[in-house]
Amino acid sequence: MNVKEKELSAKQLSVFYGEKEAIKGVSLDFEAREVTALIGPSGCGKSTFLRSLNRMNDTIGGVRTTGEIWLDGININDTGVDVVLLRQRIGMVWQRPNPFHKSIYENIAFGPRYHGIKNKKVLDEIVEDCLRKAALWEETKDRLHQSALALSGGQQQRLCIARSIAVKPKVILMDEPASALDPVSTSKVEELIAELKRDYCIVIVTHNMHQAARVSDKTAFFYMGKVVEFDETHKIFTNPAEKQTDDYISGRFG
Ligand SMILES: Nc1ncnc2c1ncn2[C@@H]1O[C@H](COP(=O)(O)OP(=O)(O)OP(=O)(O)O)[C@@H](O)[C@H]1O
Repeated sequence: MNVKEKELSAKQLSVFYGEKEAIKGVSLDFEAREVTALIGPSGCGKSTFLRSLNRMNDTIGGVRTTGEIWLDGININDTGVDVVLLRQRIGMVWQRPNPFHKSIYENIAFGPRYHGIKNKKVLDEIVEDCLRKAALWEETKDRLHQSALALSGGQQQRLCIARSIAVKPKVILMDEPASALDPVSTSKVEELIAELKRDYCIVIVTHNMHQAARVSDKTAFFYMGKVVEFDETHKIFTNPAEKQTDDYISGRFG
């Protein structure tokens, strides 16, 4: 049996940009080996919430966060938490592919090397393993030392996903990872998400409700900085409990 366990927990999380409260006391649990989609109209706080899960909001001036986020028995919002190690445990894939201006090989090897792996044979194995998991090995095995920037946008995004798993995270956060891609690349990224959820807890922001319905197990509907409804994805899309959710998924606003 696939035993589910809570991987990451946000408790009463609020995020302020100056005086503006963009996230208002949100509590959500994310389980291992599941994909959770965050949906909602533009400006409702999905990306702000996602970025708070590995403290990427720390990099934005004037942001204040209250509440707790628990991973492995640690509240990651505590002072003294090493954010570099935290982002090894909770990786991030952005909307636009952002490979390093380095070779395909170096894009993957950089993180493990930074975290102490120096042995070339081990690094070679990690590079191959991650590229295989990202379904990119066949396309890149003969050009590993060429620039990652020569790859197509879809390949670059799969490389960024491969890069995120190279440091063995527990959680992968994805902010609209396919919205800049063509339909074929989008479906490859969606297939990849389905593969990766065997090993990781994945949280994905998407504007595309068909995508949320296809890739996620659970869905949280955000509206004006709060979670209106959080449930199994098929329930949210077929029989939501809240009228606001129903109005949004049926296109009556947003
Ligand atoms: N850097 C920032 N400084 C000030 N306000 C911000 C900043 N980033 C976001 N906001 C505000 O916080 C609120 C939530 O924005 P956020 O980008 O998280 O929403 P979203 O649901 O992800 O939107 P979208 O779907 O359009 O990407 C919005 O009112 C936005 O204007």
